[in-house]
Amino acid sequence: MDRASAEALDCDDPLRHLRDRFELPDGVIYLDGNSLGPLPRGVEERVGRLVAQEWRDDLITSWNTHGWYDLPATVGAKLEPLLGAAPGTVTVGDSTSVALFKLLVAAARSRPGRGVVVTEPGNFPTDSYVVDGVARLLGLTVRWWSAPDTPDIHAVLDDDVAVVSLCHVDYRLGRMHDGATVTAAAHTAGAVMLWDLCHSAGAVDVDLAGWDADLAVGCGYKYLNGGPGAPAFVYVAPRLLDVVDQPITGWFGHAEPFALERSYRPAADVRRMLSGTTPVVGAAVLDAALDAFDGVSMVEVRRKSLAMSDLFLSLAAERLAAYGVVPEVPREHAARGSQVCLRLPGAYGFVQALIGRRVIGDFREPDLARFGFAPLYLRFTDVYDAVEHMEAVLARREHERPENVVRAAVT
Ligand SMILES: Cc1ncc(COP(=O)(O)O)c(C=O)c1O
Ligand SMILES: Nc1c(O)cccc1C(=O)C[C@H](N)C(=O)O
Repeated sequence: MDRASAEALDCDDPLRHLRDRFELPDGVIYLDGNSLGPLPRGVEERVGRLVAQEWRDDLITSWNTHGWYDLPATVGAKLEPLLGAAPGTVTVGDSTSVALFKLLVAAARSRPGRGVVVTEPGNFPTDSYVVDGVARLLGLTVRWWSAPDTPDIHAVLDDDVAVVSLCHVDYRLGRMHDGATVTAAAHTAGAVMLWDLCHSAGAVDVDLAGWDADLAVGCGYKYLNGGPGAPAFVYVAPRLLDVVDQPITGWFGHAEPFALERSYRPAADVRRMLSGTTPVVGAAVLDAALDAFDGVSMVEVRRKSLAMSDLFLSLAAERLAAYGVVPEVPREHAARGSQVCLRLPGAYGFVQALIGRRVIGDFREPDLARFGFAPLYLRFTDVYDAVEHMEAVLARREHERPENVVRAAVT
């Protein structure tokens, strides 16, 4: 594979025009959009308008006149097609961790008499921490299921399982669950299925309605490009919208917040998942950012994502394997998300040396260099050039230089 072949793939890429929807710094190859997406065009103008007109000039009237009150629904409606979700099933607010807490409690409450939550040890840690916290709060037991060790989830399901809570794509290994099969297994056992879509939303053609999923959460700031600390999204299946019973019963989830009633009455729709005041700045940024997905087919996005990780894997085999680099991701498309980790000694220094060359990925403990492939703005030539830099770093042992092995607080 030479660079001309990567150029040919770019020429044939039906999504190549989407790169212009982003403000990418010159000379940077950004392979970390699976952690923090880059700045979409239009966001800066939207923030300027929000601050200078809506907040400064129009003050509190903006809740009505500039749609602040409706932002969770406005943003939810933009997310629904990306998630294969029916209209009126998605809202935004809170962080993913808090949203996860609310959904886990709601799920457990809907299965009284059942005492087990099934989850995975390979979760992003916050998912495991929140499951542990909810289990402690409600007196549940956590049953750990490791898909690599026990591929068939039926082995850990029985009629004591209230909730199955899983990350659709593993944040390190890039392994992806089959959403429909796992959801069906949970349902056969009578359990609620809760998906964390942080590493899927915006990169994988998620199909929540087709899977028959019950509940889902996900980050706004990864492949959705909603900016640092963007609000999380929450999905509730249509059949659960008027029964889901979440624990943080704040006024924004009330049927009529401005009736200011003494007692809580949940909204009849997905708004009941809200708790406190919408984080308007973050939600407005996410709203503007999602315009980058306007008219974009998630099937095309998924096709390009897999083509990019295929290209990366074949270049890594050709040019990096000799240095002891082992890619960590399933080779089968159906089990692969939109990222690839490389396992190698000195992975931290490797990532730092690459950042020094303006190729940005991230390091994940204990020995993984992680690279995300975001189809909206990455080119096949970026993948090719990134591997060329990787080979140069290894050949020159840049990853072992003292300046590259000093750990920063955020990796
Ligand atoms: C799978 C997963 N869940 C949750 C989070 C983060 O949650 P929060 O938005 O609460 O920081 C991340 C990454 O930060 C993640 O990878
Ligand atoms: N949420 C993050 C943050 O606030 C700072 C730095 C990184 C992150 C991340 O998103 C980590 C990410 N969930 C991961 O998959 O590793």
